[in-house]
Amino acid sequence: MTHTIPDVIKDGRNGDDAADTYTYYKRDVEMMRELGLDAYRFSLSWSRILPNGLANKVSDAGVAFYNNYINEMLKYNITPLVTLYHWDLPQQMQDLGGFQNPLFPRMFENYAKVAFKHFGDRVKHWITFNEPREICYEGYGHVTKAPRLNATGVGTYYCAKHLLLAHARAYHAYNDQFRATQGGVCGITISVNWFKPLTDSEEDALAAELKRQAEWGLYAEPIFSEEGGFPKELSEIVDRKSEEEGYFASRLPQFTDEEREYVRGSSDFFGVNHYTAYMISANDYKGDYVVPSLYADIDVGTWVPPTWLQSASSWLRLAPNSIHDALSHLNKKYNGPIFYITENGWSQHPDDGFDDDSRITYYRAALDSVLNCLHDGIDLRGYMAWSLMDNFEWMEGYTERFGLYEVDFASPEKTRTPRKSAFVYKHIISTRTIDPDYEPDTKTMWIDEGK
Ligand SMILES: C[C@H]1O[C@@H](Oc2ccc([N+](=O)[O-])cc2)[C@H](O)[C@@H](O)[C@H]1O
Repeated sequence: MTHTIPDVIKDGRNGDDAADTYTYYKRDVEMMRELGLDAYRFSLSWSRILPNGLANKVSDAGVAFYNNYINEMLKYNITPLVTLYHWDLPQQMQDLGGFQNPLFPRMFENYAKVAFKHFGDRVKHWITFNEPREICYEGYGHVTKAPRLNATGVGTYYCAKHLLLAHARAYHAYNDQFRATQGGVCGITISVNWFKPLTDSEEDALAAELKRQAEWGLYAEPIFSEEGGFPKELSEIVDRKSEEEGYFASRLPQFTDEEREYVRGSSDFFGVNHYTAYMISANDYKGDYVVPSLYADIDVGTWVPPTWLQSASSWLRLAPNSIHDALSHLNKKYNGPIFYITENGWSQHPDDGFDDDSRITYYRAALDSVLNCLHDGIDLRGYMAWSLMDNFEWMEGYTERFGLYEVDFASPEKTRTPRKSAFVYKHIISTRTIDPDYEPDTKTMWIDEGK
């Protein structure tokens, strides 16, 4: 997409080399050591390992690269958390319909097995998919992410069903064929922002619940709820509207009983990408929907207090204690699962420089909210900042920077330089305290001996 329709990327650029970890992975691991990280999450590129997407042809060079990268981390006792799919589908899989193809789950299972086979002796934490919502809603129900299919009223739902079956197939393959010898865990990462009723009214409470079901319940409920299957209220609305609109069957394709059981419970942990919160209203701030879609189905309004600190990303503001709000809710709803926060972070503009005080403010607030979760006994096993370094930020190109380290994309070696937030983050995780007055000496970064 970046090559065929570059105009849809904010700065018209692409991710062909981006931060180029393929070349500079040793520097990346050095940065992990500088920060004092004991775990790092990254994703595999399906097409780097299987160039045509199918499991019959494995790229030796691709496998060798990931072996080197994983081994370099392990050499310094950094635990790799590996995501199988973070939005980069092999072109041939997309040409076959991508997540709309009912055979997609089989193709994904085969890819997952190749990954388990080659890396599972050392990788013990697997994440099947990053952010089903962003894959299915933004890519198949809207035009805000590749492949920009916007399949009116059905794209998000077809994708959701196939993605969940694909996830479950990978999970069961791991369980049945690899877990006994490799001894790891396999889960999924879902983007869970917090959605709060705008007022105390019952209407707004229902609106917020519908929004939660649409944004993450659609993917979490089938896996983590006791009953399995898609969320009840959302299903009822889509069924009713589909009938009114003259469809012969609901636009939301339900699971068969067998499928529902197969997906239910298919995750050893709940990976959460959390960034922000929104206020939800039943009557105000609503969109104007002319064709069927997930958002037209729920038909609720969204508002954000302008007093919340704004990042460089339109969708990202600092919402007070929202990690705790979101995790407390999930913890209760899904009976205390194991959690990992697999992403959480803050963007700035490329020219904002190295004194990234708003990022520091965000991380201090976020980690405080993490401590509130631990204090409440939530089984939160890990926290991963997004991100170690600047990257190709999808449709925003290089116009939004999330890195603790700046990447100079124009330099021949993609030079990485720590921002002030990197020093503060290092201080927080090494001292396990959040000191609002800590002012780092940012002249030189260093590696603590013995780590
Ligand atoms: C910045 C990272 O965000 C992750 O994706 C998103 C995108 C949008 C929202 N949102 O709340 O609107 C949340 C998360 C993504 O996984 C990562 O690659 C980065 O883009």
